[in-house]
Amino acid sequence: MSEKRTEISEIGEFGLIDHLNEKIKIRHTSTLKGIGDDAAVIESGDHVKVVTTDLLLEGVHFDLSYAPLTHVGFKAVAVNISDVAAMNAIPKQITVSIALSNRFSVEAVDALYSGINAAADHYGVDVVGGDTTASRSGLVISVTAIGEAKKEQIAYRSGAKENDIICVTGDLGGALVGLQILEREKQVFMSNPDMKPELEKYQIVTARQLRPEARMDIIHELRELEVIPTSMMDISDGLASELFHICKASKVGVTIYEDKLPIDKQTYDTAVELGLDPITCVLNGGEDYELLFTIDQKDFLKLEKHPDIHFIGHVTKEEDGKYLVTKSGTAAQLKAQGWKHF
Ligand SMILES: Nc1ncnc2c1ncn2[C@@H]1O[C@H](COP(=O)(O)OP(=O)(O)OP(=O)(O)O)[C@@H](O)[C@H]1O
Ligand SMILES: Cc1ncc(C[n+]2csc(CCOP(=O)(O)O)c2C)c(N)n1
Ligand SMILES: [Mg+2]
Repeated sequence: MSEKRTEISEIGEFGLIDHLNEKIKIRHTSTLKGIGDDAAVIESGDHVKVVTTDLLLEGVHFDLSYAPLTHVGFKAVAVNISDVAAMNAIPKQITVSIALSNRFSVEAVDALYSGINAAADHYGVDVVGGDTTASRSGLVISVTAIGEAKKEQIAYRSGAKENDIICVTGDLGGALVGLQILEREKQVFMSNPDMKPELEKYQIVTARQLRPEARMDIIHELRELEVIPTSMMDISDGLASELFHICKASKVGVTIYEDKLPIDKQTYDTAVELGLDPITCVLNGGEDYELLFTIDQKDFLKLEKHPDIHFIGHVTKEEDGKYLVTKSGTAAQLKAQGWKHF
């Protein structure tokens, strides 16, 4: 009899994480939150520390034929800072681990680190360690970020309540559309190396893909306005998929409105040019690294006039389900069709 073999694709990335978590035991009362949020939360004196790690692999997360190494370095840091922001914490330190094949020179590693150091400067964090090894399969970068907050400031995925308002920062879909443009220009170049890529027209969307920004500005503004989100996470896999995580963790439902979804004009026009539905890009495009959060209605007036926070819907009872109200007024069931690793 052959042993049972289950393909990872049968349970998916999140199914696999849940499966692993079943056998993981928490031993310390200082571990306030383990697996299941954007970062772990650890008690540390009168504050808490948050700890998060994200891995970037050549061929999966970036393609060096169009992503400059300095941008890859910046992005590796920014995506981790984004997870610290998603806990409503302030980042303080990072560690950086790299695996390099013999294709990389000292100058190439310097280029990567110019981006890492620029991001450390930009987000005000110290690079305090890491690891360096050989790789047999291209460049691998793993960053761990550590942040701080007061215990009561931490925003978990699990705190959304019925009637809370659902907020999204910035605009969505740009990183996916930018990726499609970069891939298109790569194909054109590969079929005819004399062709120069035409990228000037697409600078906003390609920048969204190559050099994303973590929304620490919003975290500082929320503190000034004395607003603590009832729940929060960052948008790395796509808005719809992230809403499903908030619903599952908070045991709630959501209703969002198509006409409230934020999309940039260049993202919209480029999506149409590529034959993509702009709303699908907003709902399912990954890597925008904007913040998705919920607020109590009492805090609405404090944020109402903010130019970069959009109110896209409200939290409902779990049994009311997850719905998108289209421009024509019909309620369609929301589907989580974000980025899939498996
Ligand atoms: N292999 C693993 N072992 C233990 N915990 C894991 C593992 N992979 C992920 N996790 C944990 O599972 C939770 C969800 O991880 P996930 O990567 O989806 O979140 P995220 O970091 O917000 O997303 P992204 O990687 O897109 O930024 C986190 O708490 C994370 O630390
Ligand atoms: C070359 C190349 N191919 C595909 C993509 C798209 N992509 C990769 S990972 C991811 C989601 C977040 O991943 P994670 O959850 O691991 O942080 C997305 C949308 C890309 N950026 N570059
Ligand atoms: Mg996250």
